[in-house]
Amino acid sequence: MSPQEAQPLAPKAFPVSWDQFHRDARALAWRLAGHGEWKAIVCITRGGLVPAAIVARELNIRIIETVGIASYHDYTSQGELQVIKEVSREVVALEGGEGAGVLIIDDLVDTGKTARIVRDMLPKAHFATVYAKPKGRPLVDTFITEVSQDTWIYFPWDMGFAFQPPISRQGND
Ligand SMILES: O=P(O)(O)OC[C@H]1O[C@H](OP(=O)(O)OP(=O)(O)O)[C@H](O)[C@@H]1O
Ligand SMILES: Nc1nc2[nH]cnc2c(=O)[nH]1
Ligand SMILES: [Mg+2]
Repeated sequence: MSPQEAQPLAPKAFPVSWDQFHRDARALAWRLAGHGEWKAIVCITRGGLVPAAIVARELNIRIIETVGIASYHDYTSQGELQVIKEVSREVVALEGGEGAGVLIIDDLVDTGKTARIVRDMLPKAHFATVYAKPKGRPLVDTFITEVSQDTWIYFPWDMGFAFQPPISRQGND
């Protein structure tokens, strides 16, 4: 189901272009560069894959691990969180364990439920997202842009070009 067909979870829309996303993810890398050397990235799939690639390139991080968590269905509701793939033992054991020296990356934090699960897996890791909403913000160590809780962020990989009717025709049908 597309977000247009579905009843969206939040009334306000925050569409993000590829250019904007690249700029924001690079800004995140600049901010993280001041924190010393990271041994590895753990990205939360799938949304964390794109920002993780950009941050890894900027900070020259070569060990990239994934943790798979899913909870949102058809862009309309958050169901039970499912851990689809755990973090590998090798990455958990780096630098003495518990995620020390590890950078966790996701595209956004909303309610914070996804972040809570991954933080519990790697309590000493640094948690970074590109976007944050107020409820999830306390769980994030570093982020770039905050949007209100009643905003839905539309990522470039979820969108395509579409015809826009002229303003004069909108609401007149
Ligand atoms: O703070 P929360 O309320 O837990 O929501 C944030 C999570 O929701 C989205 O993932 P989603 O579960 O939609 O899966 P996806 O990354 O595969 O799109 C997003 O990428 C975050 O991981
Ligand atoms: N694309 C997208 N996924 C989400 N998952 C939780 N909140 C959001 C959001 O605002 N946008
Ligand atoms: Mg996700």
